[in-house]
Amino acid sequence: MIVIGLTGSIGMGKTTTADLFRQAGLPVFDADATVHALYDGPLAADIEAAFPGTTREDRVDRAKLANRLSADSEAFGRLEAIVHPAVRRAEADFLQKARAAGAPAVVLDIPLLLETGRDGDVDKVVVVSAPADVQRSRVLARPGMTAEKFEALLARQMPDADKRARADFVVPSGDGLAAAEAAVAAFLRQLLS
Ligand SMILES: CC(C)(COP(=O)(O)OP(=O)(O)OC[C@H]1O[C@@H](n2cnc3c(N)ncnc32)[C@H](O)[C@@H]1O)[C@@H](O)C(=O)NCCC(=O)NCCS
Ligand SMILES: Nc1ncnc2c1ncn2[C@@H]1O[C@H](COP(=O)(O)OP(=O)(O)OP(=O)(O)O)[C@@H](O)[C@H]1O
Repeated sequence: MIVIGLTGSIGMGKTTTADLFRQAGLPVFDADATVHALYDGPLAADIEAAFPGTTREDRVDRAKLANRLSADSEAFGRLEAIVHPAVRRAEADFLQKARAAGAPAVVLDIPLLLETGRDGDVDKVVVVSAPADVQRSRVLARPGMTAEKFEALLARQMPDADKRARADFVVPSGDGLAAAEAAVAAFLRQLLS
């Protein structure tokens, strides 16, 4: 089974590109969605213990947690130590099921794939990229997002140019959906032929 690692910095278009792989029939593991599901129950108590006041009714309030992180960047490390092992367990479960189902290829959509050295665990690295001004305006258009939160997240990410340099394939997301779709189709043709 070929394991494709899909990554890209915040707002670059990972989720949209992951959908294109899904439409092409590949199973996709979504690390961000896994974090959201863990915050809606399984990890809430651990997060409340580490960051008091950031949960409500047994769910993590992501806006509160993000505010806390942008005020104290050291907190990121403590949070990641709680979250990442749980995400890795969900990923291992996904891979086991996909193997058992005989999938020829799968996609792991992992924002921090390169930052955490996980590129060694995948067969191909696909990076989604758009110009920095497009990225910034996309992210700042999100409800509740501020320049401060955006900068705090960006500061923990490898620069886009370094990501592109490490990619086996780059999907552009600043030229519209049709261009991204064509890029994914070309990549899959090459990979699965
Ligand atoms: C900071 C939090 C509260 C913001 O929540 P929010 O709902 O606004 O965003 P979401 O979780 O959908 O993430 C959006 C994007 O932020 C960036 N991002 C998230 N966490 C991190 C991190 N630890 N380091 C760098 N960038 C990050 C990624 O580009 C990601 O795609 C949340 O992202 C979080 O708890 N992050 C820690 C867990 C983590 O490391 N997740 C990354 C994937 S495993
Ligand atoms: N190929 C594309 N053409 C046009 N717009 C795009 C394309 N890809 C993504 N977008 C737009 O860019 C925005 C961010 O995309 P998306 O949510 O997929 O990014 P992301 O990398 O998953 O973000 P995050 O890192 O915050 O999770 C969305 O509004 C989406 O519609």
